[in-house]
Amino acid sequence: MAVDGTGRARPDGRALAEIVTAVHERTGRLVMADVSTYEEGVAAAEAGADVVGTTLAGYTPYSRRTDGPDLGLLARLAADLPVPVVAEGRVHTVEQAGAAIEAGAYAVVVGTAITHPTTITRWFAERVTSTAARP
Ligand SMILES: CC(=O)N[C@H](C=O)[C@@H](O)[C@H](O)[C@H](O)COP(=O)(O)O
Repeated sequence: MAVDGTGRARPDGRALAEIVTAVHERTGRLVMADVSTYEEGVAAAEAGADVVGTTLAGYTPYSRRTDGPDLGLLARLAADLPVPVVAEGRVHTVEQAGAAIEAGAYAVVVGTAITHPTTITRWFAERVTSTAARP
């Protein structure tokens, strides 16, 4: 089960460790903590998350938003955490997916690039239009 693993306050005020324990006890499922920074990843692993995902990198006001996946963040987390790290968020090309694995990702989640035809169409249209406009 994927949960928000950022340091932001939860609506119910509970700590991440409480959520992780509750999911484990009630469902026996693994918990993936979606984080946005290195510090959140470390804290999520300490809180008992079974997997850490870079899902929210660039989606919190205080995290860096890279063009594609944040490979620097991914590499640091993969090197330091005792749990698998999943690359998720803005993986739009096969090259980015490969780079994520090279950076140490246990697995790669691809969303928009395989599920959202209108966005994919816009990527193609923008590239074609901007290239055609070059002198
Ligand atoms: C930030 C957030 O809420 N991301 C969500 C995660 O559950 C999804 O909307 C994304 O599609 C998913 O993470 C995959 O990312 P991308 O669609 O960029 O490949």
